[in-house]
Amino acid sequence: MSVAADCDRDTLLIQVLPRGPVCHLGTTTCFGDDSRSNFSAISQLEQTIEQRRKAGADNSYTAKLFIEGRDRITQKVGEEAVEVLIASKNPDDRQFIGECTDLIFHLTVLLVEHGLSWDSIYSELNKRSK
Ligand SMILES: N=c1c2ncn([C@@H]3O[C@H](COP(=O)(O)OP(=O)(O)OP(=O)(O)O)[C@@H](O)[C@H]3O)c2ncn1[C@@H]1O[C@H](COP(=O)(O)O)[C@@H](O)[C@H]1O
Repeated sequence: MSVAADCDRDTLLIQVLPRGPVCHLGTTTCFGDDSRSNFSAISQLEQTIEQRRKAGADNSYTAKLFIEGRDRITQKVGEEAVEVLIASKNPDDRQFIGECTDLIFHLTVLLVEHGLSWDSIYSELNKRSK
């Protein structure tokens, strides 16, 4: 997502959003901590959603959404957005977080349906960053 040179220009710092494991041992870091970063959780979800789209598995909610088509996915994003709005009116953080997560899941399905990914969103956010 960014490349920067150090003061004497002999080292590059390259910051990226990994798609899956980055260590040759299959872990998400080379430093012993196998917990996923927040970004890689979304990246992992995106990959699973893409796999479900291709597989068209019968028992997958995601695959069913793709079969039902873009209008249905768009409708679900709208419904989930309204559920976020309603949950935001209540003091229950767990409910609110659950509805936000549902919205992000369906939004990710819609991005994939458009042939896009969160990379486009990250780029746009970076462009807007002040
Ligand atoms: N993160 C999610 C996720 N978040 C929410 N949902 C589903 O989104 C739906 C939310 O819709 P509603 O609240 O409107 O409830 P509903 O009545 O079941 O929905 P409708 O009948 O109205 O469509 C529920 O069925 C949830 O299970 C999700 N379904 C799947 N995932 C992930 O997607 C990946 C693929 O999952 P499968 O498609 O199940 O294989 C896996 O990594 C899952 O963890």
